[in-house]
Amino acid sequence: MNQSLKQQLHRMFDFTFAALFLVTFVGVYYWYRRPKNFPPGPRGIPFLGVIPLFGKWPERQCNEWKKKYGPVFSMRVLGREEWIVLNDFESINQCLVKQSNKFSGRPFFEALQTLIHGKGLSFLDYGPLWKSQRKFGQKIIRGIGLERKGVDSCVNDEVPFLLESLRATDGKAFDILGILPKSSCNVLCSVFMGKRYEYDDDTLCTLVRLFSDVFHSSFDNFSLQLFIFAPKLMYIYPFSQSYKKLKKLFEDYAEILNRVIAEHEETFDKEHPRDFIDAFLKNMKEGSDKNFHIEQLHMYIRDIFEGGIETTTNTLNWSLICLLHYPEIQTKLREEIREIVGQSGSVKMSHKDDMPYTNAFIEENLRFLTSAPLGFQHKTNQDAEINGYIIPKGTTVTPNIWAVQNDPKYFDEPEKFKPERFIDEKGNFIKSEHVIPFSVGARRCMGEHLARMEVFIFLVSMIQRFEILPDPESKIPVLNDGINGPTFVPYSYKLIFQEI
Ligand code: HEM
Repeated sequence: MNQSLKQQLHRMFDFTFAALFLVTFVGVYYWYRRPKNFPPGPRGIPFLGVIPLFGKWPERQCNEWKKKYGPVFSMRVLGREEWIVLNDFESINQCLVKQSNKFSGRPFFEALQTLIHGKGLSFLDYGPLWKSQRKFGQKIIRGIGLERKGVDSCVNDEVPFLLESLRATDGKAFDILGILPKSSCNVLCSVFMGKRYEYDDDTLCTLVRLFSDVFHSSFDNFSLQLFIFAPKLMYIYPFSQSYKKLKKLFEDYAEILNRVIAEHEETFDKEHPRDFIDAFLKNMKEGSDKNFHIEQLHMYIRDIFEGGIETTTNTLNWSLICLLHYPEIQTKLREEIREIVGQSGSVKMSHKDDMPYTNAFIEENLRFLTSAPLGFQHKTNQDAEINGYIIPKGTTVTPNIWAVQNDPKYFDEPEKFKPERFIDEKGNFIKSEHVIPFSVGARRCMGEHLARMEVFIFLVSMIQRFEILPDPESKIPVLNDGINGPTFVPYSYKLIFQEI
């Protein structure tokens, strides 16, 4: 090789080396750079972020990171996107309640937005549209301006049908998911559509399938969780299959709602709105608010069903599993129920204040089996400050509800199921501000009142009339394991209802 060629190769090598060094330096700088005064936290694996580190329990992993980084930390979810996780009650309260005007936005979830087109309620960003729609929904849930029975009657009226279906199991082992979601769905149908359905009615069965089944498939539940962190996965096999399923659910739902709306139109009387749909149509026909239109009505009711069926069913289901694990608690509950309500009397919300142990059991259930462990994601709609850190506008913020409800600072031996923790020495029920399954602040669950009513009335009615027993042929699900996604759901099992 002559001298000049050697020199040329040398120069080329030097140049390549320098370019590589520069690219690596810029890459590392870019990778480590965070906004000024931003909370510290794990960056995870380049491009993949922390997702591969989550394992099955993202909320528990976040609780571990809290020990290293403090209650407010950031984590890189994909590429360079940073999320803020709030891991104790104080920081959640500081952000979602005290600065609710800054922390009540919603991030843009591509998988869902391709289907809901910025309509509904739960995924609306903070602003005038969300405010007016939320105000409207809250009024309806309280029964204001409607010519129909109150929400509590909608729950009470469903009880005989629930009990009848349980009776029909005739002391044989069965899957409670064949019944409970139908009861929960019917309560929502009564409040929002003004009608309930028989338990074998096709419409009811389809609605339950649409809003419940996806959470009970481990893979689909996992995919939905992944789409929140990594939306592009919805286009990639096998996750694209879950997205396709979701899309089909939307189409089936639209078909049912079109039919129900058409029935309302036929008998509509603007002077006498009977339910949510009538009240919505009235606003639509008056035309003073352009945000009341058919697509919005579809997506609003969809959000209600999505928010209300699975969560309430799940809470009741975990309660029943607790009763199987702790028969002595079941006996104690039944004693209190029979003393206050009687052996066959109808359960009323007015009984609740006289039933401290039942209240304590429900509260412990809501604490111990956090339905939505990482809550629902929020977004800052202005620059904000927390614990001396700056959170820029547009940042995704998630409350770790599981971490609060399992924090030894507030709960002695949080890993144990102990309803007594909510009873004082005089035997009174003491509610804890640290039990926050419905979240807190402006965006807290809109159905909390209805859900609490349903859980109390359904549960008490079931324990009053039936002894709830394990199926000797199947295993009772353990309390600290299940399908973990946007909601924490028990594995399928069977149980026995023995009439007493
Ligand atoms: C035990 C049952 C329930 C639990 C544990 C639960 C939990 C939650 C949670 C954690 C949120 C997110 C709050 C936030 O963004 O910080 C939420 C929102 C919501 N829930 Fe529930 N929920 C339950 C029942 C219901 C019911 C029965 C309804 C139907 C009326 C409902 C309707 C909604 C709606 C519409 C939202 C969105 C509110 C908004 O974005 O403004 N939920 N729920």
